[in-house]
Amino acid sequence: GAGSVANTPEAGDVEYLAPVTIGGQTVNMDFDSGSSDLWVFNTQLSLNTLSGHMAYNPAQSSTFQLLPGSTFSISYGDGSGAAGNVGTDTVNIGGATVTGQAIELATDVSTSFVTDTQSTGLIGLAFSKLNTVKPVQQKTFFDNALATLPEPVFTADLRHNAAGTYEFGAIDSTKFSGPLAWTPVNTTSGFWQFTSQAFAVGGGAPSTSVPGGQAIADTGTTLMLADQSVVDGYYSQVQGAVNNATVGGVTFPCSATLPDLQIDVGGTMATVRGDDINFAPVDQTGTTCFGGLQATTVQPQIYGDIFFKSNFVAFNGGNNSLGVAPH
Ligand SMILES: O=C(CNCCc1c[nH]c2ccccc12)Nc1scc(-c2ccccc2)c1C(=O)NCc1ccccc1
Repeated sequence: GAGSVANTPEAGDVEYLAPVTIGGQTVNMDFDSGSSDLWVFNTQLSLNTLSGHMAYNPAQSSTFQLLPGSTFSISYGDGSGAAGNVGTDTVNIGGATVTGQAIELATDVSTSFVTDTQSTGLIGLAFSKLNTVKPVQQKTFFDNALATLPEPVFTADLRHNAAGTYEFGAIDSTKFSGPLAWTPVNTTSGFWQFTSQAFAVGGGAPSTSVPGGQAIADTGTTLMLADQSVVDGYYSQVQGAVNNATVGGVTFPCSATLPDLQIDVGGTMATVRGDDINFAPVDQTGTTCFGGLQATTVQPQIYGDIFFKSNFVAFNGGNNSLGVAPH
């Protein structure tokens, strides 16, 4: 059946956590459409590492089974990562249930995850071809659930500093306005990847030549990481915007009025509200603010939580497409 859970932004909207029940144990996890491993803090980790975290205890689950000899190791673009061994258990997300889901039990986690005590791990929702389990690659929760969901979809409704929703198996049209604009997804990269070749600032004339012209929908990345041409074009319209090497990105006066950004999603222009591009102050005085739109040299571009705060997104695993609408 379908499943629906509330998600909650961590302070500063840096990540969005929602409850997942694994073998009868409910833990808060980071739903991540930009990776494909479900890994958890668990009782194999040292008490120091576990300090402050919830932990999954496989010994307490009557449905846990070890996958002997299976291991995982994942690293992310910010240098963080996790590694460990693997078992299976029953996973229930708001009513959507999968038995025999691969549960990756971290025995080693990087510092940024250790200090992030509200998160018990990540649940990967990109395509299973990116899963890192060896010797036998495992499927994501969504992949395993597809056949049993009323509709082969999951949706992300992320909000600034407010509760939102992750839903599996149904599209709740009360969560967005107007029709969903659907675009085909190129699954070759293993990401929810689509064409994004144009942008406009504050309703101005669109530019139509973004190098590479590809982007992914990534709930696991906090910011919107776009081509330099998009970043330059956008911040040229923001008084006082500078590339601030000290803090590692574009900053501007917190008093600045930020224009909306229109960005191409498979041929339809989606809007990212200017307010959502004012990410956070970089200093105690709240004078200088850090942009939610930053440059990346990696391809494809990464449309993270900043994009989702202005746009409801439906991920269709039946026909590999993305539906986007303002919310
Ligand atoms: O990995 C994911 C989604 N899971 C993130 C899990 C996670 C990683 N630290 C976390 C910390 C807290 C919670 C979740 C996570 N998305 C993708 S696709 C391509 C890249 C990439 C590849 C090369 C270079 C750059 C990006 C990333 C990436 O590294 N994003 C994270 C990030 C984070 C900071 C800055 C840039 C990119």
